[in-house]
Amino acid sequence: MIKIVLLGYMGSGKSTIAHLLSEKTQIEAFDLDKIIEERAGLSIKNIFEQKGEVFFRKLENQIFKEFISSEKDMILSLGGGTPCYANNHELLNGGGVVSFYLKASIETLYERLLSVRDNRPLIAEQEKEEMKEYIAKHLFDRSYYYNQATHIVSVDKKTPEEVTAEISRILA
Ligand SMILES: Nc1ncnc2c1ncn2[C@@H]1O[C@H](COP(=O)(O)OP(=O)(O)O)[C@@H](O)[C@H]1O
Ligand SMILES: O=C(O)C1=C[C@@H](OP(=O)(O)O)[C@@H](O)[C@H](O)C1
Ligand SMILES: [Mg+2]
Repeated sequence: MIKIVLLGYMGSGKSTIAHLLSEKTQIEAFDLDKIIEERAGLSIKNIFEQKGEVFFRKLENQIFKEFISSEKDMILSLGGGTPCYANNHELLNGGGVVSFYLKASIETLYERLLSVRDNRPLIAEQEKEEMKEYIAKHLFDRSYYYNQATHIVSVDKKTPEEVTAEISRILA
């Protein structure tokens, strides 16, 4: 049984790479945020707005534990905050779990997130001028958890296909 877990900051490419890696390996991919949206019957944005972040983190922890402990092979892309709450980070290595931290620089994250932050409530309302500083501090706070991944893959200046190929090589 193998669980390939992708983690990293918002915009690092977890959801994109999970899909490409699934095509390449024929292992089914699941996106934790999508499962949360299906279970709640609400978008991530509406969960945060209507139920609050604590509700989201509890559901995220519950579904993460359910998927990581199932007997099924899978690629699982996490949300950016998943490893940083409850005891989720303790489940990133061993027992068939191999995790990859998709490590992106503040500059890369800032450029990407400017165009795709609408369904990302933690940054959707940030003033553009303050966003880089927010990402820098937030990433600093979270790095302790991200660095506990089994492997660290730098994604700066690489296409999604290049990142996918690098992960495939490590898995082989
Ligand atoms: N290696 C890459 N190079 C350029 N753009 C990328 C790369 N990986 C992802 N993206 C883009 O960055 C944005 C965020 O990707 P996404 O997979 O949703 O990240 P995450 O799930 O980590 O938040 C999307 O617009 C996606 O197309
Ligand atoms: O970093 C975070 O705390 C979050 C990241 C999001 O996922 P992506 O990293 O896929 O954007 C999503 O889970 C939610 O908006 C909270
Ligand atoms: Mg995602």
